[in-house]
Amino acid sequence: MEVCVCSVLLLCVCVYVTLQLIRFITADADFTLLWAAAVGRSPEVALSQKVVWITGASSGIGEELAYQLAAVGARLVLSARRENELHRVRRNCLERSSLEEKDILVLPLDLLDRSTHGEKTESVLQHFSKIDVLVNNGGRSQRSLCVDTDIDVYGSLMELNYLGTVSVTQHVLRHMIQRGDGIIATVSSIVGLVGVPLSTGYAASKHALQGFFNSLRTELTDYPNITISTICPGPVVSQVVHNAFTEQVGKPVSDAGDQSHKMSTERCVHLIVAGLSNRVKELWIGQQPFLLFFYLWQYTPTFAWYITNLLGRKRVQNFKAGLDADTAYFTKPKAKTS
Ligand SMILES: NC(=O)c1ccc[n+]([C@@H]2O[C@H](COP(=O)([O-])OP(=O)(O)OC[C@H]3O[C@@H](n4cnc5c(N)ncnc54)[C@H](O)[C@@H]3O)[C@@H](O)[C@H]2O)c1
Repeated sequence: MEVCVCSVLLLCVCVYVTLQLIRFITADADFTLLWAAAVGRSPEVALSQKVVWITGASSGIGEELAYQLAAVGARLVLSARRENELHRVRRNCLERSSLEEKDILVLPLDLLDRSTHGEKTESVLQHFSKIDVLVNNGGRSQRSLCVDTDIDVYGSLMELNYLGTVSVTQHVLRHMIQRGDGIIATVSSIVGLVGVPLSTGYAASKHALQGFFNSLRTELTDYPNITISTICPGPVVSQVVHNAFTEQVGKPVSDAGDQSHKMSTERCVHLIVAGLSNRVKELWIGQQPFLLFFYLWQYTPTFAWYITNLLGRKRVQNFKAGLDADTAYFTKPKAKTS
């Protein structure tokens, strides 16, 4: 009888471990975020009628964020540099939601032009009287080897990804402190937490954001209703590689490569919206093996270095050979077209 009970217990443990393993292997976000998405507050309840300001709303993650937030009834401020693209996104939002024209403000903004960020914040407050959520999403990546990269590229990455974001955050934070409420969510990256080759300046700018917002979060403990959230996606389909910095400021990426192996923009944004709705403080988002990477870097850094060096070497070799560095881990490398 005792042997029988032990066998059943052992079987239960094995089934449980196997299920958890399958769950982990198929997961595309950290468990807190998956939990929030599965059983947390629904976006319709948490975000309907909230005023959400999105920077970098003209393409990729920011554009999709506008669509999914409009669909749940959030009122929007759409910012990026290209006004015509923002109007296109606005039209699509109106078509896909029950929002009215007055519910979506198009607000052209250059993250590099810090002297305008105060008056832009005032424009939002004049239109909506409040800002519930700021999503710092605008930014650019990098594809170049450190030794070949002009120092100005490093400066530009910090000016845009780090200082531009800090500047908008400061203006909005003053308003949120007055209200005692709000969410400041920033799209960092997996490279805000780990290192990868060909992106030394980009990773540095995202690490800077992580340090800034982790410190700001602890500075705001007297304001428990202000949430600082950092969003760390792995590779996601967007224009990010196409728009990346190269060795020189102004030199475009010659071939953005194949995006098809990356996480869909819709899925990534679905998880971001779940995180915003439940005020999750740090979001890890990525298909495997990238999700595994987050855990390895967090819990077993020595092993993580070993794996990163193996993959990194391959990535650098492919880049130097003129092959598509990004898809090389997963598919047969494609030769650059030009
Ligand atoms: N796509 C990915 O694989 C991925 C992974 C991790 C993090 N991210 C981050 O996600 C964010 C969004 O990027 P994406 O992937 O949607 O790329 P994207 O290139 O499609 O979008 C970037 C957005 O930022 C805007 N932008 C660029 N420079 C700007 C400036 N000077 N002023 C105002 N806006 C500016 C662009 O106009 C665009 O709207 C970025 O911060 C990026 O670093 C992307």
